[in-house]
Amino acid sequence: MAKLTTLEEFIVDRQQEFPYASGELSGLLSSIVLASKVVNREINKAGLVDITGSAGEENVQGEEQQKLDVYANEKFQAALESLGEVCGVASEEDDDFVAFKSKEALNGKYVVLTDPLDGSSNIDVNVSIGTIFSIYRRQSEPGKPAELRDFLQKGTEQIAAGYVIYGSSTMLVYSTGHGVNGFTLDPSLGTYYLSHPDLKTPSNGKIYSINEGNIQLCEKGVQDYVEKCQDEKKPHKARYIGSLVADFHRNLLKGGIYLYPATTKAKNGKLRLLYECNPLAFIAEQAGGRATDGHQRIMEIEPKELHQRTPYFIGSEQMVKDLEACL
Ligand SMILES: O=P(O)(O)OC[C@H]1O[C@](O)(COP(=O)(O)O)[C@@H](O)[C@@H]1O
Ligand SMILES: [Mg+2]
Ligand SMILES: [Mg+2]
Repeated sequence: MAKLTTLEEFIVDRQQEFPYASGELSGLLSSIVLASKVVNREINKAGLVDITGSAGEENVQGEEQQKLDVYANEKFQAALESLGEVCGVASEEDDDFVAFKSKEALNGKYVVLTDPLDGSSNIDVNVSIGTIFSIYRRQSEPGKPAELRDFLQKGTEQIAAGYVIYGSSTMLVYSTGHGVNGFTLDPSLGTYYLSHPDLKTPSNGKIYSINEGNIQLCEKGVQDYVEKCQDEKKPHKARYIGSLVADFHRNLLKGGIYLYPATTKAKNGKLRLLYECNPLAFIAEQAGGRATDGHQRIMEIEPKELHQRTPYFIGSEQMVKDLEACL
């Protein structure tokens, strides 16, 4: 059997692609890898340990925090803080960004935004969930605490982004702007191996993913597009897991479109621009796909707030273009 490439070997092999100081990217990714393994271990025994159910608090989104949301947030933050290259983090679970104060971290050149646990409504029912991350160079001066402007950068400024999917197997998929690669965790060795090299998404597909329970609240153009997907002459498959990472990952591999439009109840939709939409848009585009709010490229949106939401349409290029043509 051909020798499998570990994630660590792959990062070193591809270090020249990362325009900044050698070792910084591997350091950044290795801390995310470490935290993902710790979180994965808890998820795998979710029914046995006191990690399921509500944490009894609400986050800034007004959503009830799950224990695993809080646990994952702590683990990723601790791993990134201990690194010294990251001067601050922002996450779905924290009202405000966190500027690290240690001497090394003050000189850290990167900020990281995370959705520590994506698909929270699926935690207790053993359905795939994930973690999403987005990495930027800081804009503020090294040596001083991170500032809000370090986080409010357009998606086009991302230097790396990716996600971890905790499913039947655990995978980490990321890009530094030079293609997309997927790694599968061998739980017995605790090592990620390259399993999906140079991922490309089909330019067209047959899968559409939308919470149809909201369809009456969506604009006519979205209803028209969904009707097209239900055309008996060219039937598509409706697939909706309710975990963005899992729906995105399936559609990335098979070809498809994920839609979370604005509704009469949620004028800007549900998903968060900075730590859900931008990082997956980065991956989608690197794999040949497309991501828009229906009218503009997601990564061109100028962020104004840390937790701002946006309507979201992402997936195979032709399908997203067909959707846009309906709007
Ligand atoms: O239940 P709905 O309205 O269909 O929303 C499901 C969507 O909300 C999310 O759960 C939001 O993410 P979080 O779980 O990280 O809050 C997405 O993963 C998912 O695609
Ligand atoms: Mg999420
Ligand atoms: Mg979340």
